[in-house]
Amino acid sequence: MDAKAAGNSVHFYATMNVDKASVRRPAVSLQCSPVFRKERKNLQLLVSRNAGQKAGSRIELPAAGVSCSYKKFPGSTLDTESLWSSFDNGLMLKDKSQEIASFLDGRCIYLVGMMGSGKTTVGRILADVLGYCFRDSDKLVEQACGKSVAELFQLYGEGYFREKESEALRTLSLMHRLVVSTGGGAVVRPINWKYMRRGITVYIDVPLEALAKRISAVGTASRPLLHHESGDAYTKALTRLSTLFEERADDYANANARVSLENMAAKMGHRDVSNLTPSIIAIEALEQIEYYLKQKEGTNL
Ligand SMILES: Nc1ncnc2c1ncn2[C@@H]1O[C@H](COP(=O)(O)OP(=O)(O)O)[C@@H](O)[C@H]1O
Ligand SMILES: O=C(O)C1=C[C@@H](OP(=O)(O)O)[C@@H](O)[C@H](O)C1
Repeated sequence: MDAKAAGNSVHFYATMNVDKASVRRPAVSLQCSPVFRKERKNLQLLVSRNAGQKAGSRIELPAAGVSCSYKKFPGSTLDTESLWSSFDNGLMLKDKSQEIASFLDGRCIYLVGMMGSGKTTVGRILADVLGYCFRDSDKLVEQACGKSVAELFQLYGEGYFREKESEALRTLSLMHRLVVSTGGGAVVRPINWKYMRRGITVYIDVPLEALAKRISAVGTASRPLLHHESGDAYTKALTRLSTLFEERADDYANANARVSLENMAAKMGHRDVSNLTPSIIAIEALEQIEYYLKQKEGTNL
């Protein structure tokens, strides 16, 4: 059996021996959610099945031994179960976003959390499934000033950047239907909360060790606050992140909803958070937003 992604679907084809001739015919097609559609370019399916399939016999896909190489996650070979999980995740994202969309009523979602916590990565997925636009407050500052965040810190200092960050958040707070990835330090200024409170704030809570691992893998050039310590990249990042987190922990706790990767990993029986994909985290974010809307606002979802 082989498979081909096309349009909104993945089509599976069965090759059978009929009267000694090899016949390839469509077996089954699966509709894909928008999230999966977007990612399907990266999916290569290699489907192996025992030879000798009789013409007309029913094909049971889960038993077909589907193996996938998913280029977005280098080196990972997903088994059949994971293939279905990625379908499931796409469907769950779509379902959950549809459930809460009308109750959000166009309100913006502000993602807060430490540097590298996945605000941008998860934010893009959320915007996609909710039919919202995605905005990154750092990018807005960079566009307004014509300089990178690192240059702004270097040329004018952190205070100047924080002013510009507040201006960007004020501008964003006047808009609707946005998922906003905020800079990790946006939470320290009370005025920013005034702006973000016009929408729903979600804290992505990632263990510092995982953050240091991610950040040391991509480098600290674009994150000036992590650029000064001595030592190897991981230890430098972890030391600085720990200090910053101590200063900010209470501010992050102000968010309306919290997505704790540690709690998620524990619930799913994972030893650490490294198996939690951005899609799974986005689903949890939608769950937590729903919980907030139900509990805190008394919405009857
Ligand atoms: N769930 C995840 N698992 C592993 N790596 C992730 C995950 N989410 C994000 N990353 C990676 O971590 C880095 C920082 O993510 P990013 O979304 O830019 O964070 P932020 O916007 O909060 O600074 C990126 O290299 C990204 O690919
Ligand atoms: O934590 C912080 O103070 C900062 C986080 C950065 O954004 P990300 O959280 O997107 O990396 C950026 O705003 C700036 O480097 C300062």
